[in-house]
Amino acid sequence: MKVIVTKDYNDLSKKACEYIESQVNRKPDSVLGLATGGTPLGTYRELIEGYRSRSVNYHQAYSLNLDEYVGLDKSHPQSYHFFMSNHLFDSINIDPDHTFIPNGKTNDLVHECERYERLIEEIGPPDLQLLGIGQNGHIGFNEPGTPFGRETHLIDLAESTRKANARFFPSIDDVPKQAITMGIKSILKSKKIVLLASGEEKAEAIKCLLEDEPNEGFPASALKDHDDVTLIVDEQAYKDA
Ligand SMILES: N[C@@H]1[C@@H](O)[C@H](O)[C@@H](COP(=O)(O)O)O[C@@H]1O
Repeated sequence: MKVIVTKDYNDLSKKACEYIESQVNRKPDSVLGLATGGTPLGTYRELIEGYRSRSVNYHQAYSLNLDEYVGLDKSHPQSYHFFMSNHLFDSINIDPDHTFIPNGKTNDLVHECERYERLIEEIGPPDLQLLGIGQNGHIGFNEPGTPFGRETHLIDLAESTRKANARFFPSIDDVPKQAITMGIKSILKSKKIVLLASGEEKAEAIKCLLEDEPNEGFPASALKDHDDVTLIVDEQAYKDA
């Protein structure tokens, strides 16, 4: 795993943006695997800035998002559909028909997981997959204990994840209990992976990521089985490593 340590969150966001822009400039029809959560927000702001000031062109690009909450309508402000439109898609020239996110509001969740995995096969795999990391080591919404062989699936969210994500909702009772997520196996199909981690609260997870052998108790450790992973981490999140 290649490790890039940046002095702060702004530098981390700029570095991640450089990776994505160089991917799209090199291959205009790149498939980008995208993530949500607080960490990639700065990266998305930089991408929007790059679209405006450096004329990066997303017209031919595709995106496949990692996950979506179950039960939230696309127009719900905390749905990942809303997040992606609001923080990136509406501000760059990606074709809305080229952007894909699991549908968490369907009556047949099992079928939706199968449909999404087929989509990854047809459109993907991502040329570059962006990831964040949960404090418990989750990637996408693959919680500790998820078998590494899973493809896109329905997951019960860990209470610790619901608590961490409650900051985006009026109260913890409003945080959905389930999500659809690309599985570890789906994520590992990506050609390149860039994982972002910022802030002291991620320091323990980064230490585990760098030190632990692959084990299902710590989902991000599966990335050790991939041969093109770059960790971009700020000094605060790297402090225990
Ligand atoms: N499903 C997302 C993950 O993809 C993300 O990596 C994680 C960390 O989020 P944050 O960046 O806000 O710490 O949270 C969510 O649960």
